[in-house]
Amino acid sequence: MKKVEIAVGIVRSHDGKIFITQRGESSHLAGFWEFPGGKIEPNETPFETLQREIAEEIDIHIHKAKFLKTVQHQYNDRALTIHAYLIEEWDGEPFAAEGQPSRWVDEEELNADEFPDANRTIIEMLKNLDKDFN
Ligand SMILES: Nc1nc2c([nH]c(=O)n2[C@H]2C[C@H](O)[C@@H](COP(=O)(O)OP(=O)(O)OP(=O)(O)O)O2)c(=O)[nH]1
Ligand SMILES: [Mg+2]
Repeated sequence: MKKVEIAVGIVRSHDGKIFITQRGESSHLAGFWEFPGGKIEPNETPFETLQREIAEEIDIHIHKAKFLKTVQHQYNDRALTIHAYLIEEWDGEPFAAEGQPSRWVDEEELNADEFPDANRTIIEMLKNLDKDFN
């Protein structure tokens, strides 16, 4: 079984909107929405991957990121590990630098059905984070 390990960033604005991108037509899990990010390369820490992928995919520079959670998910053809970070301070304006569809979505309106199965517990955790403060 192929093992894939990735780091992803949940870019959240001060008014509670999250920047998401859509997976390309010919990729694994095509058409699903995702948190920008990608595969950890040899000799990279997950945080280094996060910085690199977020710069490549949405063209922002991370100031501060909070580690949220690591989740494991078994797909048909691969065992996936996701390291998820919350990014609330950055330089630049996020945009889909690789031409993929993207949008800002209200956190309360994040719909787990639009995301790959592996994202379900990350989305739950995000929604619960805010309950602690409200
Ligand atoms: N970036 C990202 N990937 C996710 C999320 N949820 C999820 O299951 N994935 C999966 C889809 C892919 O199998 C893998 C991401 O790796 P990737 O985007 O670099 O991989 P890929 O297979 O599209 O690219 P490649 O091997 O063809 O180069 O993780 C998510 O929220 N963000
Ligand atoms: Mg990617």
